[in-house]
Amino acid sequence: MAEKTMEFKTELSQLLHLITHSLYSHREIFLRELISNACDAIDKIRFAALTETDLLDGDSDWKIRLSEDKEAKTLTISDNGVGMDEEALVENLGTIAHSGTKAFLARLQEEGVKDNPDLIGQFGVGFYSSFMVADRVVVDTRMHGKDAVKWESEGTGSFTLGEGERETRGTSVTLYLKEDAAEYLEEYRLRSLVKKFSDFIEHPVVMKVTRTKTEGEGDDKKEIEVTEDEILNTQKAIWLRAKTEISNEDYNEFYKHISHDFNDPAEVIHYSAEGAMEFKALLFVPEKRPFDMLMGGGDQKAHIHLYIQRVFISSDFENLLPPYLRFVKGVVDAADLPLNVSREILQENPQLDRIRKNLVSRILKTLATMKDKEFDKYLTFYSEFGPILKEGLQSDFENREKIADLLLFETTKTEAGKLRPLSAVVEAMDEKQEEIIYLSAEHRGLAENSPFLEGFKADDKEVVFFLDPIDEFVMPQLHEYKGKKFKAANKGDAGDDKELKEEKKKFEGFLGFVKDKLSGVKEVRLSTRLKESPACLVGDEYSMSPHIEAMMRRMGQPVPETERVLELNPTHPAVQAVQAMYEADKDDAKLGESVELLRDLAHVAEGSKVDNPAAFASRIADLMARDLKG
Ligand SMILES: Nc1ncnc2c1ncn2[C@@H]1O[C@H](COP(=O)(O)OP(=O)(O)OP(=O)(O)O)[C@@H](O)[C@H]1O
Repeated sequence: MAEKTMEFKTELSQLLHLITHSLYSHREIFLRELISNACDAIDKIRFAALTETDLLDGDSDWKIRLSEDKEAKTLTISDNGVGMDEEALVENLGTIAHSGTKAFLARLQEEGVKDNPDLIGQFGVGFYSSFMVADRVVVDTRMHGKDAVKWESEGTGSFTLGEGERETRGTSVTLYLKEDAAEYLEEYRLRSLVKKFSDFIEHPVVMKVTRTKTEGEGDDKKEIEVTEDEILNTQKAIWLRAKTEISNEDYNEFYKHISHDFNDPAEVIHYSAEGAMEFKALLFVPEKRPFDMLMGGGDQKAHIHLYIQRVFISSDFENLLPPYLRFVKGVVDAADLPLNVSREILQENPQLDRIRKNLVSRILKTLATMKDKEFDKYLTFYSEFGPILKEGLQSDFENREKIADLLLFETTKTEAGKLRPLSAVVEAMDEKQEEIIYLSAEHRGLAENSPFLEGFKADDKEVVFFLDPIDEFVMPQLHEYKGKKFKAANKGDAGDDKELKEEKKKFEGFLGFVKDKLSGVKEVRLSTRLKESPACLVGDEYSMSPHIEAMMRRMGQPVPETERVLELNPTHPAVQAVQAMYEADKDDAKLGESVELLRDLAHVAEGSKVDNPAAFASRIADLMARDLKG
């Protein structure tokens, strides 16, 4: 094939620029990334060959080889994995940028973070980490039944493609090391890095090693140099080992290998299930959200590595965990699943269902223990993954109550920013109270000062704040928790209005007048929930809160117009004054304006926009002028 030069996708180009110019710390991770890729490539071909043996071309002596050339200053990592053809090369190493690349770059720039391994760890630059140590990288690769192809780049704006030299299936990545990266040519350095990062990798990582050996006996004894392949890793699947044999360090490195995270995990769950179904699981709860999840996007599916009797099947086996636990990473090694079937058929195997149930229950139990025993640690977990966990209320009916046990909220009884378990709110409730009262608001300040709380404050009832937009969507799915139903403070009627008998008579005509005057108001009634504010707008039991409606509109979602009930506080002097105005002269020119002002006040107090802000401002200004003059 003729050699051709192609441009990297813009974001990739920027990413590479950053990697080559700014990232110096932790650069040894390039080896982990390249060995990981080699291992994945071997797993891919091995799995495909389970159903199509021809793909192997007789080569199934799996190996990842490190070879260094001290003169040329190159380090090559090669494998006999699946390899790539031209199309795959272009797609994988040139045009497809990680979904969060743009956002990642923006954040790096914004924070002025040059040397921030945390951020990079969350993002995972994979193959491109080679450019931290090399100023030129050559990938020579060959796929079954295809010609070898070569990819070459200096990590600037472009890469070239040409004919490859590999004669057998697999990939060789050659790094032309930077002047200051010569340490990666040294045997001891490579050996210790493999030990540290890739010891548990199932396939052997080999390197040619020259040793002096003594041969012969007595006078014939002589020293000779022998160069042999040596395996650098123990290849012991960590999840099969006894817990007592595994150090935290081992767990942490294994976690980093499968997750590409830089941080240690927050929690390790390692166990064997025996009996009706046999499997071993090694799961990790990360400490931080990975970058794509951080931006609210990312893959919505859980990816657990599935092995069957130590044979790797897939790194993204979707059915092993429900999407709301997608932050959990790990490995499941099952004993009783059939090996020689396609992935699609395997996905439907009923055993998987049982494994999933078992994993979910184990994870939820681990989180519950963390919440009860290490609340501060749980708070960190919750701030990272709470919103994702909540999605389970909508999808996992069987475990709804257990998920609800894990939820934390701000309430009228917590300081701003402090969270309290929902379970504690219910436990502290008066037994006679049948409902958990909540108020959905855009932020704490609005919630705290909402007129809807006035009645509950007077009765000393705790109100739970729903400050995460998802709360309003998922919490109603619960229907009830610990036998208590949920009730919105700003929706439905506020209960008993018998005390208002007198007022009702007095205000009857006025309420009808207000209703006629205002468009978009469903009903006007006297309020039992207001104590200090003059007015509020109340939605139906199942309606959306106004700030959620506003948010959906901002996102371009269609939101039907909803009419709400205007509630007036008959004890408030402003309401009384407008009512008196009405009684005195129904045709008073100021009456209509004052009625509108009452409605606008209700809007402002709940944090919504008034329909006509200029008119509102001018009415307030008039009132001020009058009041202050007098
Ligand atoms: N040795 C290899 N053999 C075959 N394909 C490879 C090899 N190395 C990389 N690739 C291909 O290139 C893709 C991109 O690799 P890269 O390391 O950038 O990301 P990744 O491994 O998919 O993701 P991450 O490293 O963030 O988990 C891989 O998904 C794989 O398809």
